[in-house]
This record gives sequence, structure tokens and C-alpha cells, in this order.
Amino acid sequence: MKIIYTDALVIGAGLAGLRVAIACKERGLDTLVLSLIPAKRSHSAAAQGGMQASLGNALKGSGDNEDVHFHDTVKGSDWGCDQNVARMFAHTAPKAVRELANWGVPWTRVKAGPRQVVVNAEKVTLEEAEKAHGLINARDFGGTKKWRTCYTADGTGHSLLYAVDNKAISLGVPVVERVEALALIQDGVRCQGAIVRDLVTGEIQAYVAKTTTIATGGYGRLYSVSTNAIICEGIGAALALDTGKATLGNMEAVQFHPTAIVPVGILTTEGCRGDGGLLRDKDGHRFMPDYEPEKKELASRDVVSRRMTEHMRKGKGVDSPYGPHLWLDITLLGKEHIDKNLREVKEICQDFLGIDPAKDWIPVRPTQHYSMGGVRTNERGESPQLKGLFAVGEAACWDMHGFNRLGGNSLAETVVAGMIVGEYVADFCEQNPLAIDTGLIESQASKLTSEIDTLLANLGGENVYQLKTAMQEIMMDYVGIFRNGTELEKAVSELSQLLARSANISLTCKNRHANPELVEALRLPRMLRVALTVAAGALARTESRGAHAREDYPKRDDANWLNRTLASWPDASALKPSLSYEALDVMKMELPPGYRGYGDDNAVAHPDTQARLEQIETLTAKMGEGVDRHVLQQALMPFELPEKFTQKNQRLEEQDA
Ligand SMILES: Cc1cc2nc3c(=O)[nH]c(=O)nc-3n(C[C@H](O)[C@H](O)[C@H](O)COP(=O)(O)OP(=O)(O)OC[C@H]3O[C@@H](n4cnc5c(N)ncnc54)[C@H](O)[C@@H]3O)c2cc1C
Repeated sequence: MKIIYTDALVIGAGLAGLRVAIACKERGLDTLVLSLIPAKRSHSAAAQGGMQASLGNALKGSGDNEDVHFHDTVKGSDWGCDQNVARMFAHTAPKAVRELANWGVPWTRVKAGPRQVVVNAEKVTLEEAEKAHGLINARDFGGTKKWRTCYTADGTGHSLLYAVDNKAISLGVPVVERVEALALIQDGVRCQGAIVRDLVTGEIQAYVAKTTTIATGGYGRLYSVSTNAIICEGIGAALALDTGKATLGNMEAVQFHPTAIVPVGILTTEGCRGDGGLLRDKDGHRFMPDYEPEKKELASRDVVSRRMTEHMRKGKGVDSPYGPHLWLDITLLGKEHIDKNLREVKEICQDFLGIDPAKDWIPVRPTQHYSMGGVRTNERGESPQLKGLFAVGEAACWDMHGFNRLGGNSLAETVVAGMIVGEYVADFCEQNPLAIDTGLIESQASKLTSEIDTLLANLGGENVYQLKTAMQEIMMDYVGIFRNGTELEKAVSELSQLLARSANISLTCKNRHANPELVEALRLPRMLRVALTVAAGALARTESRGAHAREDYPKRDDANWLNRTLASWPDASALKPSLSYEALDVMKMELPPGYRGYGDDNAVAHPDTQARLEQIETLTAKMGEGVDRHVLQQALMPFELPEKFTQKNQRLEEQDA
């Protein structure tokens, strides 16, 4: 067996993984990235609308800063996030945008003078300041107080991934393509690499490393309809879960995006509504203001998706052979704006629907989109259970999104977490030499080899594709936008049965080398275990928080559920995960739980909330009125960052002050 040694092993060549690799390489470490596909084809390239960072350059961003971004993020998460991480993130995001500009990202820029935009269905003229001319622009996105989403038309992920991958290439970071990590090398205490299958030759290889970073993206393809690329199957989460030690965090927190096209589920970016697009029903009526008079189409994603579903349940959807849908109307933005700022959307509409969005309404429906859950890490991005195992990006539960991610906060997370966690990964490599015996490597590799031998010999008669489709339908039907106990119980029980049946998969193609059926058969039990963490977590959580909406428990229950779900799989032969919970400490929060701004304020309060609010009030009063906001913030909730990212961010307004 080929054994490859390195310092920092990164599994995943999307934005998050590449940015960690760059950090390690820049610190002089031997670094290696693994990927299913060429780096530039990673799912990050699909991101359209933009990334959030509080630059405050454009008129509608004025007054923005880390504090506002932090507040939006915490509220957006329905108080489910780690507030320290949200602070680390909000502080570093402007630096990430500027670094990316430096690496060649052609951000859309502010042009001084008048510009026409659409706000709340009306054309408005904004006068951009001369001093902002040429600086990075931002558009509006859901759930934010300011226009904060920096963008390159609607191809932001594409331009970011190209710039970051080119940077990695220029530094000489090797990316090994068309390989799949299927197990971690670990002894229950420390992780030191991964066992990998070459997807072309079928060869089993061991990559041995001081640190292993999981950056494998989300688990959207557990569902039958998703905006995600077909490689987003959650194998990174399974890598951690199958150690029996590492935990996954908040797996039940799954986001549905309001506007994927029907029937295929390809995304039209939130930028469509950010730029002024409207949602209409079968009568052409703009219905969002009826439900959310303040934020309307730009309420948080989980809220809009629920309102759309409610509206369709009232019979207001447009009938189609593929079920009911609603309309996204961007005609009012005009052809010129669409051609310039929403050109991917235009092409998607032309190629997949045969319509022109400058003239025609787009058929849309909420669709699985983002995984808030993932490999649970601490603030440094490291698994609390396995030393040397890190996770970043959508694969991780770092946890800045809690139960609902804001649009534009994921691209930002990939690069920001890559910057921050990358430094901690490098620190770990410098401080911890490899300590491994080859027996462990051999035994873990032979486990995978015998799994493959068993699969190739199995005559059990189960068809992998049928089982996979059944899993995806269960997830879609019972673990979707609205959830309830009866359906979730059904989901857990049926997924467990599928997991048992997956032991009897037999393959029609017995090749050991390039064999898509074998690839599916290796993935399916892993995906089923991950799916079970989602369904079981959702069943156990008897409250509604962010994207986790229980019809039988409609209130957010801070008294009992202000915590993070941790899922592990200690018994490899079990058919269900083990769940435990990690409490969020209200007394350490900078922003204690409160009203999120949507619907009735009916949350069950946490017993510590009032005491913490009083503490904050006292401390704020004691520090006096003119206190610097950074000083006050540190007093309320100190957070740490690698030193190179601690400087204050500069903004036009603060320069003027
Ligand atoms: C259509 C769409 C549009 C979006 N638009 C936006 C947006 O405008 N703004 C925003 O903030 N967010 C957006 N998002 C979300 C955002 O794009 C993703 O969350 C983010 O890009 C994920 O990046 P990542 O680096 O974590 O993972 P990915 O980019 O998914 O990369 C995962 C990598 O892991 C590799 N990999 C996976 N499994 C294995 C394995 N077992 N072994 C080896 N390699 C493996 C893959 O090959 C790939 O290289 C969008 C998402 C979608 C679906």
C-alpha cells in the first residue's frame, strides 16, 4: 500500500479547504489537498450572489460595521450560534474580502453619482459618494440591516474559487484529484490522516499527517431535490461520525432556499430579491408583505421558505405537472440590470426553462440548500474529541450559523474560517510531531479493503440506487421545511431499515477500479448514518428554531433547548446515532436571546436571560457613553483571534470621524 506523509492534510478543495492549505503552506508546512474532482469544479464555484463583509462603502451600507454584522448573524441563527465564533467571523470578513481583491477577485465596484435601484418594488435613485468611487460595492440580502453582500455579478463563487485556487497553485500546494477519503486514521485520541480510494485505479492509499482537516462541503444530496452539486453527499461528516468518537453538531439544522427553479432545483440567487425581485402567487399577487410586512421578500431564508410553503398549502401555488410552485418576478429590474448583475440567472432560465427572466416570471419553490450542521469543532476549528482533526466550511459546525445561515455568510465563512482555522492548524503542526505506528495505518486500511471485498462478493440482492432514492425521498418527505413527530419517527425508523438493508447490497459491476456502482455502494451506508443523525436530531428537538420548524412544537424554547445537538456513532453495528447536548451559556452571551423580528414573539425565555441583560446594562452604563465600541465589545464578550487578524477594520466613515 502506498503511504504518503505530509504535515497538513486537507480533505476538500473548495474555498474552505484551499484557504486552510494556503495558510499552512505560507507557514512553510508540507501541505496536501485531496479532492473528488478538480479543485476549480468544487461546489464553491456554484455560489452566485455574494459574500457578506461590513465594508460600508456604498450608500446603503453606510453605518455598517462588525457589530451590525454580528447582530444580524446571531439573530439570523435564531440564537443557536456560538457568539464568540460569530464575532471572530464578523471581525475578519472585511479582511478576507480585501485579501481576495488582492488575489485578483474582480469585485463589483461603487460608481460615484446617481444609480437607479429597485427597493420594495419602486425605482429609487441613490447618489453614491465621490469618496466611495472604485471601492467594493455591496448588494442587499435577506435578514440583514445593511446592504453588505459583496459580489461579482452573480458569479461570485466562481471568481472566488478561481482566485483562491490560482493562489494555491502559485504557492505550490498539490491537489490530488479524483480520490475519495473514506476513513480517518485514528486511535480514539488523535487523528493522523485518512484512508483514501483512488477513484480511477481503485487503489487504497494512506495519507498520514500531523493534522487532518475535513473541508468536504455539505450534505444536501441526502435529499431528493437540492440546489447542491451531486458530490455534496456528506461523506466528510461520515468520516468523523465513523470514528465513533468525533461528534457532529446540529445536524437537524438544514436550510431550504426559497427560490430554486421548478422542477430541477437549480438555484436562482437571493441576489434576485436583494436587487428588488418579488414573489408572486398564482393570481400574480405579491404575497410576502401580507406575512412579513417589514422585511417582505427579504426576510430570513427560513422564514420566506415557510411563508411560501404556507401560501401554497392555502391553494395559492401555481399548478404544474411537478407540483405547485410560486413565481419569482425580476422583470421590474430591467434587461440591462439582469444582463449585468444576474447573468447566470438569465442563462439558467434560458437553458433550463426556456424563458427570458427580463420578460417572464420564474417558477420557483423552496428547495434543500445548505447544511448548518457538520463536524463539531471548537473555536479553533478542532474536534473536541480527536486531537489533530479539524473541520472548516460547510462541512463544519464551527458554529456561526446556528439554526439558520444568512445568505452571503457561507462564502464568507469558507474563506474567513480558512484564514483563522488555517493558522490554528499550522500551529498544531508546528507543535505536534507525528506519533503513529504503521500497524494502525495497515489495520485501518485493511478495514476498508475488506469492506470492498465484502461488497464485491455480496449476493444479498439489494440495489444501491433504489436504496439511495428511497433515502432521499424519506428525507424530502419527512425531514423537510415543516416537521412533526409522527413523520420524523417514520423517517428514523425507515432510514434505520434502509441502513440494515444496505449490508445486503450486491453489485452488478464487480470492477475494483473505476466503478461508479462501487462508489455508490461505499457511500450509501455512510450517507444513511449521516441522514439518521439529521432525522434523529430533528425528532428529539421538540421546539422550533430557525430552519428547524416543528408543527407540533411551534415555539422557540430557550428554557429547554438553548443547546447544540451532538451526534456520534459509538457502536458501528448500531442502526441509530447517540445524541447528547451542549448547552449555550446565556451568561456569556453578548446578545442574549430575544425577539427575532418575525411573527409572534412567543419564545419560551431562558431563566438566565433577564440576569444577563441586566449585567450588560450595568456594564455598559459603567463604561460611560463615549466608550469606544471595540473596548465595550471586549468587555462584554472577549474573543480571540490569531494575532495577524486582530487589527481594526478601516471604513470611510470612521476615517472621516
Ligand atoms: C447554488 C448555490 C449557490 C450559493 N450561493 C451562495 C452565495 O451567493 N453566497 C454564499 O455565502 N453562499 C452561497 N452558497 C453556499 C456556498 O457556496 C457553500 O456553502 C460553500 O461554497 C461551500 O464551500 P466548501 O469549501 O465548504 O465546500 P465545497 O466547495 O463544496 O468543496 C468540497 C470539496 O470537498 C471535496 N470532497 C468531498 N468529499 C470528499 C471526500 N470524501 N474525499 C475527498 N474530497 C472530498 C470535493 O471534491 C470538493 O473539492 C451557495 C450554494 C449553492 C448550492
